[in-house]
Amino acid sequence: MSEHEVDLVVIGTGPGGEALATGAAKAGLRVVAVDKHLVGGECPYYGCIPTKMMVRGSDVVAEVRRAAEVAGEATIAPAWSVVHRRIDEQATTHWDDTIAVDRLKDAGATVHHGVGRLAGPGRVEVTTADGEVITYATARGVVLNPGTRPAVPPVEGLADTPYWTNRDAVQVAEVPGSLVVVGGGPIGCELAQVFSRFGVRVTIVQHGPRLVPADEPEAAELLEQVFVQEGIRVLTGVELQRASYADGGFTLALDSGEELRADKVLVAAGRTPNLDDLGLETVGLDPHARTLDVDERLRVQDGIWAIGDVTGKGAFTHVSMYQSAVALRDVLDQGGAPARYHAVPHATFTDPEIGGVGMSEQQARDAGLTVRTGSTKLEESSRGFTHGPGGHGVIKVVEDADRGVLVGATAMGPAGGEILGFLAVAVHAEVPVDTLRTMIYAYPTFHRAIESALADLS
Ligand SMILES: Cc1cc2nc3c(=O)[nH]c(=O)nc-3n(C[C@H](O)[C@H](O)[C@H](O)COP(=O)(O)OP(=O)(O)OC[C@H]3O[C@@H](n4cnc5c(N)ncnc54)[C@H](O)[C@@H]3O)c2cc1C
Ligand SMILES: NC(=O)c1ccc[n+]([C@@H]2O[C@H](COP(=O)([O-])OP(=O)(O)OC[C@H]3O[C@@H](n4cnc5c(N)ncnc54)[C@H](O)[C@@H]3O)[C@@H](O)[C@H]2O)c1
Repeated sequence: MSEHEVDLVVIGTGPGGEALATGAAKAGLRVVAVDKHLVGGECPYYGCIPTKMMVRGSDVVAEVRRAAEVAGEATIAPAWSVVHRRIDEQATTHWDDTIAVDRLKDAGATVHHGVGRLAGPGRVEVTTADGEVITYATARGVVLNPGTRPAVPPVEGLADTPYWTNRDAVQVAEVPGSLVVVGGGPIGCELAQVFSRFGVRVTIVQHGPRLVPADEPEAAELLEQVFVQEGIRVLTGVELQRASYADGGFTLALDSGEELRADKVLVAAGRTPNLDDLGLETVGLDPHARTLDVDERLRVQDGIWAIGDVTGKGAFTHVSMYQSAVALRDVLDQGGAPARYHAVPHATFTDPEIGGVGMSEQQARDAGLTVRTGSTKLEESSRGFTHGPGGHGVIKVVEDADRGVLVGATAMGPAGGEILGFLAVAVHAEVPVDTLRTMIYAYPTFHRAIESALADLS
């Protein structure tokens, strides 16, 4: 047991924690960064990056299959080994964080692989991978960036089966014959489509009434149509009641009475915050909370900042990074703009992609705004029409009619996440709808459909 004085300890190095520790160390603070697994967190090793390599592969497969309708015969023999190799070698360097650790050390930080826990105000106890316990007393404080882990629904028998989570799904070397995906959120939908396009018989079991419930219903409806056309079985409004595993296969009993059988089951039913083993009780905070309340500078209390998924402001890498920059300025007493969340964007990388920013129509109504909405189908635009197969999509805008500004928008279609950029600026900068209407929209682009959605506002 040893004790040291430093300026700052960062517990958990997700994308935001890694960036903050790097910035603080470069600014001259004595920084300790602790991660119980890999420096960089979920995004580079098990989340955004490997899954987007999977999506890239599955999009190529789909485009080749569309070739006959627009350019001539082409064939592809989808090979998962190619995707697996890219993830293994290029994305994750065999799930090894040496490069990230060295980068952080080069910036001047001390890096531990181990578990960090608060041990009273300003104090952190680190239990390193080899069992050593080191206590740090901090002059500035502690940044918490512990992220989340997959939630496992309380379904009888499920915990005793060898189900996959996203961590297993990104590491598979061979695809199974059949897969049941439990959960129709972003993880479930992205991965269901990927595996389906690589020849897996996929069934999605979603207990809510529709897929991607955080997105607009129009987007969910179109996504379900596309999935069904591609051969994915989508079961909504059903509850999984029992799960078992025997002789290399899963059996899943649904409340509808149906029994599903599959080679593999992927649980993508939400996330559990890593707040339960962080020593929160030693500083008067609730270790059973789902989120940590933060102010506009990401402070939880004097000398404690929290960033990333555990703040409940949007479980996205870009939110973690944004908060990291705001919190770092606060740690360094540099002031600057406080955090605002009125224009949080997201892109779900299904095909078609779903880009969303700000409020959904329902959220705007629940907030008591005078709401007007406008929408248009992408395939009815010139670009959607000329694009042909794969050109389906929808643009929807949500206006606060009293202020004449957009408070939310959806761009679904090919490159929906890119078209979203335009709408994110409009919502972020509160550009008057009248100004958006006087712009010239290049013909024939996908983003030109935004003009039609604005014309439809009523
Ligand atoms: C399959 C999947 C796909 C995704 N795709 C996207 C995407 O396309 N775009 C996007 O923006 N977001 C995506 N996300 C979400 C994104 O990964 C997270 O929002 C992002 O990683 C930010 O999380 P975070 O900063 O809160 O921490 P995390 O990345 O979760 O990292 C937290 C770190 O803290 C460590 N830790 C936890 N507790 C302790 C402790 N007590 N001591 C020491 N270390 C600890 C963990 O080991 C981990 O390394 C995806 C997520 C998943 C699962
Ligand atoms: N492209 C992206 O930005 C991206 C991609 C993947 C994940 N993420 C982030 O990661 C977070 C977690 O993703 P997620 O998809 O696991 O979580 P989620 O909470 O967004 O979705 C989980 C889904 O599972 C369903 N569900 C819950 N319990 C169930 C049960 N017992 N049976 C059937 N369905 C059940 C829920 O209704 C929900 O639709 C997302 O909210 C998102 O912020 C982002």
